[in-house]
Order: sequence, then C-alpha cells, then structure tokens
Amino acid sequence: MALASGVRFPARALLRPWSLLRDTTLGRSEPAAGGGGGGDGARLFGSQRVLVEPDAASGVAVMKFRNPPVNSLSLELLTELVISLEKVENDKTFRGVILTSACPRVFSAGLDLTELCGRNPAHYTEYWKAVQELWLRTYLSSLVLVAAINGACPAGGCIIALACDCRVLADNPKYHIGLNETLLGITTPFWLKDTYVNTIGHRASEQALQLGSLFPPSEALQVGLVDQVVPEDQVLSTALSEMARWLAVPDHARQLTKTMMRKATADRLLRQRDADIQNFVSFICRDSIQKSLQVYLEKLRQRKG
Ligand SMILES: CC/C=C\C/C=C\C/C=C\C/C=C/C(=O)SCCNC(=O)CCNC(=O)[C@H](O)C(C)(C)COP(=O)(O)OP(=O)(O)OC[C@H]1O[C@@H](n2cnc3c(N)ncnc32)[C@H](O)[C@@H]1OP(=O)(O)O
Repeated sequence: MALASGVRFPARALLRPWSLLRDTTLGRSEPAAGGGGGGDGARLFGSQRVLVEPDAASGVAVMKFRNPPVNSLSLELLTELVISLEKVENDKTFRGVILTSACPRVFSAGLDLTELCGRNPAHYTEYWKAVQELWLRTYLSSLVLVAAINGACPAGGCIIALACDCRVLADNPKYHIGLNETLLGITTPFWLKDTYVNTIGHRASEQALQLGSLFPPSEALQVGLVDQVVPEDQVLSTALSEMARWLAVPDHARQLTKTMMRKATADRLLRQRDADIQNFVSFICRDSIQKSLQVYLEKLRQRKG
C-alpha cells in the first residue's frame, strides 16, 4: 500500500490492507470524549490492535494501543496505527487525536524486540520502513496529537510521544519515559535524536541519549520531556483539556506553524530514507548487535520469572 510519504506496506497489507483491520470490538468500547465511542464511526477507524473512539461533536478521536501485554511495536501494530491515523486524518470531521494505551501500566514498550532479533534483512527492511512511516505520519500530522501517557514509555514508546504536539504523563514513579537504546547496545537514529534535541535541548539530549536515561515523571517534567504530570485518573481528562486549548487556534495558522517548526527535521529523513534503511539493516544484522539484543530480551524474560 503506497502512502503519502512513499512507503510500501507489508505484502499482506498490500494484498488485503483491511485484513489487518478485522475483528474490531470497538462497538463495545467505553465512551470517548463527549460520549460518541460506540457507533459505526468507531468500527470505521479502528482495528484489532488500535481502538478508536471517535467523537464527531468535538472533532476528537481517542486512539488506544491494544497489543498486550506491553504494546510492543510489532509490524502489525505499526501498520494498523498508520492506517488508523490516515483514516482519521482523511475525515475532515476530525481535528485532533489523543494517543493512549488500552494496556494497563504500559503506554508502549517500544520496538518489538522479537522483530529485531533473528530475522532476515528483508524483514528488517520492511520493519524499519514501517517505523519510519509511523514517525513521519505522526510527526507531520496536520491534526493536533496529544499523548496521554498512562504507563511506562521507553524507547519507541517515547518516540511516539515525542512526535505528538503535547504530552501528559501519569504521576506514577514506575512510569519512566526516555530513549534508553544505548542500554540495549543500539543507537538512536539521527532523526529521533533530532526530535529529542528539539524537545529537551542539545546538552540534555547529549547526556540522556548516551546514558540511556529513563526519567520518572517529576524529572521528565523538569527536563521538558512532558508538558504535564497529573494523577493517573486525570490523564485522559487533562489530555482532553489540552486538546481544547490547541483546537481553540485556527487550524490553518496552527498547521502552517507546525510545518514551519518541523519540516527541516522531517526533510532530513525524507532526503535519505533508503540510506537510513540500509544503515539500520546492516547495523542490526551485525553479530555483536544481535547478541546484545538477545541478551537484553532474555534478561527481560527472566526478570518476569
Ligand atoms: C539508522 C539507524 C541505525 C541503527 C538504529 C538501531 C536501532 C533502532 C533504535 C532505536 C529505536 C527504538 C528502539 C526500541 O524501541 S528498542 C525497545 C526498547 N524497549 C525497552 O527497553 C523496554 C523493555 N520492556 C520493559 O522495560 C518492560 O517490559 C516494561 C517497563 C515496558 C513493562 O514492564 P512489565 O513488568 O509490565 O512487563 P514485563 O514482564 O517486563 O514484560 C511482559 C512481556 O513482554 C515482553 N517485552 C517487554 N518489552 C518488550 C519489547 N520491547 N519487545 C518485545 N517483548 C517485550 C517481556 O519479555 C515479557 O515477555 P514474556 O516473559 O514472554 O511474558
């Protein structure tokens, strides 16, 4: 499936894109902002791993990741997120999306490590294209995107949050946020580094990226990684209030300003997408990197037991 940013989608999505969007239970989901959550609109926008609760009256859709146990960004979740965002974006009823988690205690655990270990170069190519595509879609969205971060938010989870216009984090000391890639023995690509620098500044990024820092809520607020820290049961309502503030601004002026602020960063990737994919594939295929990732994944699995 060719999208605006030029990416081709997984073969199965190419053949039957909507096959990824079956099995929705959206009709039974809890009401969204303004109470419009259960109708046909929800069915239209949602999918197996992405619940969408559209509220036409407010022009806001709440999009919930549902890939248990930890919303790791599998190829399927990445694909479904891009398709759901594209659908909402193409429906002029909507002016804003709130991104949040339907899984308890975790916003997203980041890239799915099983997609990065023991696969072949063709798979890594397809996977990294999907990562790029989601980032471009979110970062350049003309909609207002607010992240309602209701759980842990490491690495790829933080990347999604950083692409939003505003971030609200639940005040729970276990809900760390940041780019911890170095602790896995991998590096952050330049376009994500740029996004970090744009958000928290050069010196703070230099430290946090090298150390792989994961910030608890109070520190995340202090460093400017999130805009608000609120009690857990107020994350969604605060995100809706933030959304209202952003939607009070005329769309055309806000959109032009967003583009002006973000274009240079996005263009850096758009100019060298293929090279970035090749870099990623040759990096991730290295024996030493595969070993680091496998050790990390094994530690995660053992920690549980
Ligand atoms: C040109 C570019 C060149 C090079 C770039 C190279 C690479 C790309 C770089 C950057 C982009 C971003 C990278 C990433 O996102 S890597 C992922 C990093 N994520 C993490 O480190 C988080 C790991 N997870 C956790 O810390 C915890 O799971 C979490 C705090 C999220 C939740 O804790 P909780 O106690 O609730 O659950 P667990 O028992 O730990 O986990 C349950 C279950 O899920 C598995 N799991 C967890 N995280 C992942 C994951 N990211 N991928 C896959 N699977 C994951 C975990 O192993 C458990 O599984 P099981 O034991 O089988 O039940």
